[in-house]
Amino acid sequence: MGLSVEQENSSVRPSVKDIEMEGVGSPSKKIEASKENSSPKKKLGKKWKRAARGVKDHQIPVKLSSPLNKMLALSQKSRSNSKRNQMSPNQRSPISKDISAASYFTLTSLLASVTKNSTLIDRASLSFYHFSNPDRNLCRLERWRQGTGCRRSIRCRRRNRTGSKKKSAPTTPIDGTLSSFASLSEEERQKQQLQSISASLASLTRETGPRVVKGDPARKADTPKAASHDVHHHFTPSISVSDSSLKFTHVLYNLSPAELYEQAIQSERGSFITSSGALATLSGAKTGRAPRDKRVVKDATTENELWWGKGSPNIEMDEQTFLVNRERAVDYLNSLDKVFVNDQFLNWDPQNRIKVRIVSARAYHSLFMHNMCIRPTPEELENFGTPDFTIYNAGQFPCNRYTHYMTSSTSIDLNLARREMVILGTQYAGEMKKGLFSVMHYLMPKRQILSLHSGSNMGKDGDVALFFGLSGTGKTTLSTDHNRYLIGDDEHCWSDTGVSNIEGGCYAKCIDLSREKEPDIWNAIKFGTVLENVVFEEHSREVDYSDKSVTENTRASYPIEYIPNAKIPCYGPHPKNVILLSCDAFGVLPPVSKLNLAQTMYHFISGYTALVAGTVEGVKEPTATFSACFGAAFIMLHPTKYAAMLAEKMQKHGATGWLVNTGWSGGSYGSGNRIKLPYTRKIIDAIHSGSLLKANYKKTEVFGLEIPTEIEGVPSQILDPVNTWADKKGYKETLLKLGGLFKNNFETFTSYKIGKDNKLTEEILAAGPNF
Ligand SMILES: Nc1ncnc2c1ncn2[C@@H]1O[C@H](COP(=O)(O)OP(=O)(O)O)[C@@H](O)[C@H]1O
Ligand SMILES: C=C(OP(=O)(O)O)C(=O)O
Repeated sequence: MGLSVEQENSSVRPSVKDIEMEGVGSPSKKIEASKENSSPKKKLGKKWKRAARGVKDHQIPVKLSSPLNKMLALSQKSRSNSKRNQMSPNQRSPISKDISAASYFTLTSLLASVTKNSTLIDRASLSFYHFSNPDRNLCRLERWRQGTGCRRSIRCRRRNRTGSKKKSAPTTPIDGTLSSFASLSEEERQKQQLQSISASLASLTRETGPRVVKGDPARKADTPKAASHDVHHHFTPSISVSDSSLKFTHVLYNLSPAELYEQAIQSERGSFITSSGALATLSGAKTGRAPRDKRVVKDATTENELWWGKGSPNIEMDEQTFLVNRERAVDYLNSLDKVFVNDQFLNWDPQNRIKVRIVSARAYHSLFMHNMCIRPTPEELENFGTPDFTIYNAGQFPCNRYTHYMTSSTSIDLNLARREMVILGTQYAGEMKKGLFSVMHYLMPKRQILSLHSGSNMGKDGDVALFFGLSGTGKTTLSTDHNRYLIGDDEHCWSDTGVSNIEGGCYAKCIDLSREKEPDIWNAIKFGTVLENVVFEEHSREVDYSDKSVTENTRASYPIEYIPNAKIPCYGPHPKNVILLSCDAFGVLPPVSKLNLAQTMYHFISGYTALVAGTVEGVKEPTATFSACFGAAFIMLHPTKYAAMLAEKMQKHGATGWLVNTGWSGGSYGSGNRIKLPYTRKIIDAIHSGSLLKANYKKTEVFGLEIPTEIEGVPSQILDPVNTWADKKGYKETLLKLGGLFKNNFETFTSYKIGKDNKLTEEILAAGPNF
């Protein structure tokens, strides 16, 4: 029937020979296609496909104890002691001397190599922005040499970050305790902020950070001016001739969406403003996550704490290899003439907020994270201090596939001890969002908080619902409900005080998006929204949401307040309903079933769904998948640990479990049809209103699921899937096949104990298919 079945993120390691040549910048079919389409002079009415050319307790209780941080702490202490004694405040250099000794490539030498051998650069798969356009960079270099700079006549006021007048997006309330930053002078605060960024970008081998300076290099003319083009003066450089003296790392710190738009449009090919004001951009060769390229450092602690082995998403790497990749990413970022730094928060629960720093090379990535993480107020930013976790996104630059543990040119590396993540060889922005989610799946359970791969919304009476589900099952679509308050669409925490969103934005799928079917998402696609990999009409810039020619996984990332009835701050009370969304490509699961606690656990641990095409690289059609906790790709501990917490919380707060099939009906994928969204919405409405709890139920064969006989607005015959299949024999065979797959999959979990005694385990085992 054309359905394949696999365990998501099986620990089977891809062998080198399985891996296609997928270096960033290596010519792909898409790229070739885009070249053809990049000409504006195309057939009238034809769309302009722009495809890439060349392709969140308190803060973390434990302080970083890496040698680097110890070293930095010591150097900061001795620096402040000695300097305070020797220098007046205005004598102090904004950049400390001992962090200025880094030696990096200079822009000059890189540009020289570009001009000498552009094919070499192509093969090395360097950033298309910086290196595939040498003329532009040479122009800039020439202006730099001539001292004419690149000042633009912008009639806009410079942003005053300390000014109280500046309006900011809503954010988590400050809990009242300000860090020591609050007592610092503006100058010292700025200095420490730069030192913190420099420390983040420190090279491990040289143990120093680069010279960082805030602002866009293109707007500065800080080099000596030549008197005129035709008068030749001799100029002796006064700066010491070392790489670090020739090279500043220009930091574009927490830019606004408007500034990021300008950066993207000026510097990133494939960036355009669409008719609704969104920023359309391209993620390059990778248009979905690459779970097989994700690595987690296995050390003495994580070896015992994390889930390793069959079914686990955690593919190991050692500390040394992580450092190799980190160095590669940091060196790449420091070689650029500007990097973007976002300091933001995760988790709307003020007691459990995590400070994250994202260092990236693209305005697209910076705007994406601006939207997806919680945006600090100017005051919170002033007092941000040291991040709890840092992402180095050097996605334009590949990893070295000859490095141990690397099986492709893409690597997403997580080091929990260092609290760092490195991204090489993929520009798909979802990696950052979901990478941080993995971190929360590690940190939160340590505080007895359950991290959830779920959407969440709240009714007018304060009833909260959770929507668990893998990618494409409907978390975003169904949690975004005009009649309810949106808490969040994808990542949440369930603590002793209730549910909080981890993120500050939503990441909606756009394929076949329509104003009629999904008005709130449609209207959220406006100025500030990042639209990934969409196709639009050349002149009008109207997006064609039905066009899959770049990818099925077209996406919109927007701040949560773009949804009119968003619940801000994004937290709510304990959930009343826990809805497990499964997109059943076999077409045999009922559109809705009421679950008892053991059944809820059984289906939660199983995490059955069909992975729909797009989000994960290589999935071209719905593929039946078992993904524990409806998010095996992101969990870090054994699934039964999360399941035990869910059972305990559901019991304590009296939540009801539901299984909703948003997949196929009337046959499997290929013969049946996807259940109509309006019907699913009616089912969800009945769950929220409580009317479904009072309905009449009957039990299905094999899975033993309780299914309602009637729901207002839904044709009764579709409620029992057997009615929708013309081929009854085929239905029974498919039902048994799926039942068998569930049994097989659950075998790995049979020896695990859930709950204080083993009782729940036995009940859970009995809650599966019976035949
Ligand atoms: N019956 C249905 N229920 C939910 N979503 C559906 C249904 N039929 C089609 N869809 C489509 O499936 C996709 C679900 O994607 P999304 O809500 O982003 O999933 P998730 O947030 O879980 O990744 C949307 O494009 C939605 O329009
Ligand atoms: C971004 C992702 O999440 P979702 O598809 O659930 O939005 C993803 O899984 O890569």
